[in-house]
Amino acid sequence: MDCVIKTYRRESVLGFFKGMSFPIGSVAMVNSVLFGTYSNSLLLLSSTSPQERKAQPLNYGYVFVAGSIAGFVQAYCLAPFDLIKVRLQNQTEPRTRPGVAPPQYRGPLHCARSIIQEEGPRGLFRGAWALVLRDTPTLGLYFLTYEGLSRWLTSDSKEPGSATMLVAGGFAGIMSWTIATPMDVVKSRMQMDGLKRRKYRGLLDCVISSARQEGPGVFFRGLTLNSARAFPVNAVTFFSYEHLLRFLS
Ligand SMILES: C[N+](C)(C)CCCC[C@H](N)C(=O)O
Repeated sequence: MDCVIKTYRRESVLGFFKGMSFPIGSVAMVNSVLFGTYSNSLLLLSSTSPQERKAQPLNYGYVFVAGSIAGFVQAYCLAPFDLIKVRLQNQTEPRTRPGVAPPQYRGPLHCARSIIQEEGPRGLFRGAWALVLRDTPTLGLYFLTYEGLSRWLTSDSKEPGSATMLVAGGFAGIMSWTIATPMDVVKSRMQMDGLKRRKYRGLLDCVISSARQEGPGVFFRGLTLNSARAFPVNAVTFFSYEHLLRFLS
């Protein structure tokens, strides 16, 4: 609540939409890579189409492996967009106030250009390893939770209904964010590192010094808010995916 109140007071309601333009532009591409890689990996592993899979018992090992492969691939697509989003969201200086230094980045494109000038093109992938470690297992769990729950909520050899897609998708989002939050905290800190002076010598140093200075609870910061948003976001994501897949195939 303190964060919400201070953000509103210092940056008005616009403060809550900071850094949004890049994720909006990238989320369609990132989800396309995520769900496309998942579906095709599962097709390769189980050599059954989505329709055939509904009628057969599901190999949950294949689901987890296919989801993890998708998580690994999408993390690299996501990395530059996520870095720019985190850098813009952490600019808490008010936009224009006399006597106060303006924010470092004027917007997403200026942010991208500054990072490339200061750190080279590889700078856009700062924190990518943390993103890969965060997303690879947790997206395996994401699809496993969805497939398991939707199977459990649907009577045999029937297609999951819309309510099942929404409920199973929502809980898949919460489950994956609960496991991902500790690495998400580390990922964001690594992405903010290098902005002024380098604070961490690497990913492990970031984990150890964060725990030492702020206690183990630091790795679950933002989990409540993340879960509150994860249910509706992922309920709609799986609902749309399933219906589009049926409509298109
Ligand atoms: C793997 N991790 C938990 C990070 C994300 C899983 C859900 C991703 C979804 N697009 C969302 O924004 O919630």
